[in-house]
Amino acid sequence: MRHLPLDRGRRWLSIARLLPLAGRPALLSSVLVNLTIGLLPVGFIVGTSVMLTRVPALAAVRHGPDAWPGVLSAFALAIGALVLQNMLSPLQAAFGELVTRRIDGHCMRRLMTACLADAPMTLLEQREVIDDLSLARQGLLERSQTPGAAAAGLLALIARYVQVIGAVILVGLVLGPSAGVMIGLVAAVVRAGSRGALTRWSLVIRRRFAGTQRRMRYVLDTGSDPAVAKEVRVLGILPWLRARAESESGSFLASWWRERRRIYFTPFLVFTLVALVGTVAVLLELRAAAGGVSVLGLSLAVQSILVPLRMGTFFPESDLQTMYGMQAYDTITDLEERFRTGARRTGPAVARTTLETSPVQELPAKAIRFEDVRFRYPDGDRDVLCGLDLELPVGTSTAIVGLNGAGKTTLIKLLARLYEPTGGLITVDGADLRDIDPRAWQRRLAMIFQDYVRYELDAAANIGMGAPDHIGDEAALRAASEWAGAADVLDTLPAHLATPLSSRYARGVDLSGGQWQRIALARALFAVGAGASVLVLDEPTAQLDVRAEVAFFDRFIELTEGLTTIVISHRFSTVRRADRIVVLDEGRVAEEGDHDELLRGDGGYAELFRLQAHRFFTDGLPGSEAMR
Ligand SMILES: Nc1ncnc2c1ncn2[C@@H]1O[C@H](COP(=O)(O)OP(=O)(O)OP(=O)(O)O)[C@@H](O)[C@H]1O
Repeated sequence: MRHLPLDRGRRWLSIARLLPLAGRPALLSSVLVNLTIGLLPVGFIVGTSVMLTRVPALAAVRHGPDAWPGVLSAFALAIGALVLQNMLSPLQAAFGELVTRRIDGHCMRRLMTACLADAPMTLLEQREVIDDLSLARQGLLERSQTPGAAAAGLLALIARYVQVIGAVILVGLVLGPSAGVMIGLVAAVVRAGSRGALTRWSLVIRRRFAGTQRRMRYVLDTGSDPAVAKEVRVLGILPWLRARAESESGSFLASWWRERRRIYFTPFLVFTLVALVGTVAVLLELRAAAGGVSVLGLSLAVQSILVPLRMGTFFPESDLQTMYGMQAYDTITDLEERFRTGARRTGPAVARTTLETSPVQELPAKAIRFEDVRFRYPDGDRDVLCGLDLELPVGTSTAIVGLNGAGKTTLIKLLARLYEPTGGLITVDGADLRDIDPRAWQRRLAMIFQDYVRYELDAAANIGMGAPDHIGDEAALRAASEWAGAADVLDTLPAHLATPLSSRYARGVDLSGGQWQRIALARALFAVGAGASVLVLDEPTAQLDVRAEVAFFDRFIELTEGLTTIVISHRFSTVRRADRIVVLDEGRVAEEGDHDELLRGDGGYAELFRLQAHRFFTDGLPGSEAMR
């Protein structure tokens, strides 16, 4: 964490640079309101001081009534300043909110682009990056800690500083420049003290308490999450959770108090002393000058001398916002930088050269080939793929089987260019895959991963995400759900395609695992309908019941005609219908052929097939026919 003075200046500047994003009208209105709010207390001081000088005239018997207008106008100035200040406060908040929302919208879009488009997958899986992403998300979601809130807090400081400048000018005019400078210094010292303590505190919170806070929040979330209520009740772990929550918050609070005393107490004493000394010095100057200063001057000076002392208090409209909002913005810019550097290092975000063969939208026309491909995850201690050779001819279906950890999912991640091979080559129609624009290539793929995303959106969006450009095509959405066997799922939904797939929303519905899987299949098939020609399904039927699985594969040949299909599955009933089955073992192709050839070969495939078939037959499960 950076906290050198120069760096602090840079951070303030980076927040100030966000201000134009709020739009000129909102920005100018906010500046104007804050300027006025800063000037009004000065008006109040002037009004009350003038009133004080005119009040004695009221007591004069002969001219008393004549003095009323003068007193009343000064009174009106003072009261008017006070009332206007109160009336402008809601406007200050409203413009602040507008500035906050617009800037946060911009930052949110930047974070999404950085994370979902630019970041190499290798970085997105690093613990440190995951932590920072969660901090950045939290920073954008927690109302007073966002970069936008920091920008609005920065504008709110105008009011505070204008007020102090007004007081410095008044004191300077009455008691001379040195007195003005002195109270200006008092204001600066007191502010530096309170703000400095806040900065140190925020660093401690972030560095020292991050782990404790995360643990505490986790225990509290777990204790109040309906999703875990089932298991918590059945296992009877509520007393344990309660005790854990108490001990976590107890130890957090103990160290919290210790640190707070250390950071706030001693500096508070020092800065209060400095402020007192400075104020007393100006008061002494005032006393010395008292004989030669008018009542008006004395009143202006006495009131103004007190203004800097207010700088020692916490500014609720600005301090936390600027402090934590700046940190949130820093986290976002750090992540952007890290993703940019990572993308430069781990592989091209764009094609290395312009492909001179067929346009990407016609690929692949012949074959995809893995040639001696090696791959190791950045934090891995061994190669996951160790010289893999594999050809996927266009228009054929290939099933990939293998034990857990054999490298099946890794292989399709490389095909999708989520990672780049650490050795060897992947080619499409003979061209190096790295020479093809990744985004354009990814649009050629219709893919569902084992851990596909269950979007808390309506069914139409969940299916339409396969090809977002066509998301409004209802006929295509329905066709994809028919193909995937998800039509009956949609029929049971209260608002069909428009039903939110989460009970956390009004009229929303939670789906079972198998129903979700059909929606995910529909998503992939929707992408096919929109033009993708390589269909990749990672464990597409793991959660389907046997009947649904058999029904899906009965349609599979028809569905996938003309497509290049890759299916990863542990279910032999699923893979046996593929044109070719590839057995992966420790990152290499161990066997390949069609189902009958592999059975005849009597290798690992045949052994695993018999093992699974035997279990089905002996358990007498429905659908065992499908195994024969
Ligand atoms: N992001 C990652 N970072 C580091 N190692 C990983 C990562 N993802 C997978 N691995 C490792 O790579 C190896 C292959 O994983 P992969 O997911 O490709 O296997 P798989 O054959 O698909 O397994 P399964 O059948 O269990 O899905 C495993 O040892 C796994 O621990």
